[in-house]
Amino acid sequence: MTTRTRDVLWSDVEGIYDEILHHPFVTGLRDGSLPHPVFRHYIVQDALYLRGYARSLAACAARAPEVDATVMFAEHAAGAVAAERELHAELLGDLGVDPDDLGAPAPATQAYVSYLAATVHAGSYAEAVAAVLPCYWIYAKVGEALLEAGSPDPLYQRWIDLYAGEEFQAVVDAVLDETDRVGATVSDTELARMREHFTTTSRYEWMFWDGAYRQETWPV
Ligand SMILES: Cc1ncc(CO)c(N)n1
Repeated sequence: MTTRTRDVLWSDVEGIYDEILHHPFVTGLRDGSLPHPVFRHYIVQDALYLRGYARSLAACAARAPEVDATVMFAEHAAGAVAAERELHAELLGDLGVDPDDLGAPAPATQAYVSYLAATVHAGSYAEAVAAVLPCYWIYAKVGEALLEAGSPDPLYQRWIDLYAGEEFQAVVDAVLDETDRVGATVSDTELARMREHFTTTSRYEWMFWDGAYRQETWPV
């Protein structure tokens, strides 16, 4: 039996995923103990993140060798902007933030978005896919894990429903299929690069939650 690329990639980040599930930001979403100002910081940063993420997905679309993958990533790029506009505008309103005045990206946001942009433009298409995959896959997994228990806070439950929803899970499945397809064509060297990018952006997923939890701003 041939090993799927998704399984190779995931085996590298099981420890990181475990740290994410046990991070106080994520456990706080689940038990409702997460303070609203912390969630507000996160949603503002995520709105800023989604703009950069959309640009990286559009680059994946442009670089895909098969037109089906171009369509898929282009739709996801548009979807990321739509998510930012609709859901975030809604949640931001409830949290008392003006969506037209989000301020500047915090360190983790800037670092994550910059790494994605650098990789999708300077790496191969396979590397680009591996770099963007944790954004999809980790959110789908976290959404699923949180859905089991649910949150007592309706605001957090809305967030959980978005990422645990069937629509988002179907999007993630399509990207996992593309990952396996492209992963089956790469050399050992390129697979090693895919694994590095996948691990790095999985770390950025942890750092994004951690930065939000600490409401991190630029030290100088
Ligand atoms: C930081 C981050 N990663 C992934 C997603 C899911 O698209 C998101 N909204 N934010």
